[in-house]
Parts: sequence; C-alpha cells; structure tokens
Amino acid sequence: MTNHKILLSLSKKLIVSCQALEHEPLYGSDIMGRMALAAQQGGASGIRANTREDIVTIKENVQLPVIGIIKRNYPDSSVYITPTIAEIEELVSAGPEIIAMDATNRLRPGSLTLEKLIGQIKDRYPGQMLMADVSTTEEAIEAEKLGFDVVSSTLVGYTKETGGKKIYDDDYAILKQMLQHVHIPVFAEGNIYTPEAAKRCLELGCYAVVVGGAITRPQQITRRFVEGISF
Ligand SMILES: CC(=O)N[C@H](C=O)[C@@H](O)[C@H](O)[C@H](O)COP(=O)(O)O
Repeated sequence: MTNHKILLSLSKKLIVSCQALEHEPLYGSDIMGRMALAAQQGGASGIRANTREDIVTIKENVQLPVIGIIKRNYPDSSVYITPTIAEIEELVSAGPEIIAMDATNRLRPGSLTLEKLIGQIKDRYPGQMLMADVSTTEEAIEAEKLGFDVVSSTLVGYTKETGGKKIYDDDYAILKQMLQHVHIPVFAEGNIYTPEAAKRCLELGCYAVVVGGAITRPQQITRRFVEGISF
C-alpha cells in the first residue's frame, strides 16, 4: 500500500496503542500480539506498539498498519520515544508503516537537535512515514516544517513545560490550537478514556485517535473503577 493509502485507511478511525513496559503485568510480545488481535477484532484500524519484538509479533497476528516506537532511556537526555537513529534503524527492520518519535524541542542524546536527527532519517529512509509526538503547538508547527507526515498530541502533559496538562483541558483547547496552525493530519493521543472523548476529538477535526491505557492497560482500567466506587 502507498503511504497515501495507509493514511487514508486511518482517516477518522481508532488506533489502539498496545504497550506494556517491563514492569507492567502484561509485558511480553506474545501478549501484545494477542492484544493487537483483540483490537483488530474490535474494529481498530491501526496499532501503535513499542519495541521491535512487539512490532514483529503484532505484524504476524494482525493485518493493520502499525505505528512503531522504541522507548529507550539515555542518561544525557529526557527524550525517550525513539530518541536516536539507532532506534530508527531497529524499527525500520521491523517494517512499521509509520515510525513515531519525540518531536519536542528538547535535545536528543549526544546533544543532537531534532532537525539534525530528521536530516539523518530523511537521508537514509526517504520513504518512511514519520509521526511527530509533540507537547505544544509550537512543536507541531516545527514538525510540519521539518517534513513529518503526521503530528500527535502524545506528549501533552509529559514534558517539564506542559506538566499537569491534559489534552482534554478547556474542551481540548490544545488540539483546537494545533488544528488551527498545522496542515498535516493531527492525531489525538493521550488520556482519552471514553468513546465520547474519542468522538469529540474527531469532531474537532483530528484525523484519527490513538487510545492506549483505556483499552490495553487493565491495571489502569481497574483503578478507575475502584476510584469510581469509593465513597
Ligand atoms: C507519554 C507516553 O510515553 N506515551 C506513550 C506513547 O507511546 C504510551 O505510553 C501511551 O500509552 C500512548 O501514548 C497512548 O496514550 P494513553 O495510554 O494515555 O491512551
């Protein structure tokens, strides 16, 4: 499928993020493969996944386009979603249709700027679709200039600058602002808990919604119920 067709298949659709880190109960590629299959059976149009192993297994289990990331911590940077060219290389070898990466204004490991890293990626993998995980509208604008194919609100609330913020604050003011200022597709992602919230994001003009924990992290779902019934 061409990049254009892949993007079209995600238009106004649900992407399910199937991720479990090492310390989480559902950690393991086999489990994430099954989670992705469950998402496909439920009608998801795409999967977001972390690590090469999970992506390979997910691709064996489902026919949906995959947004791949590698979360990795480096001592000299707070960027952890696909922070260097090494993670890009690993990801490319697993063949995700889209690679997502941190596109905040922070320096990457080795004091590399986002612009430099994007230059390296575009040189080596010119056809690879890229998603910019951002935390502010300024970063979304910059991502479009740098040639990202799509932008996602993934990191709203997860940087020093945006700590405590949620994408739904003020009836999704941050999404409205991003939509006003960029022309590439804007994906809504992060703390979307209900179908109603997902629909609201699409109504506002977001291209697609990415839902993770509310579908694939049972410990989070349970906690919400426990808190919901406490007097
Ligand atoms: C901030 C960060 O590292 N976000 C990660 C990005 O891949 C994932 O842990 C999230 O699950 C994903 O963005 C979906 O969001 P939510 O699980 O809230 O629906």
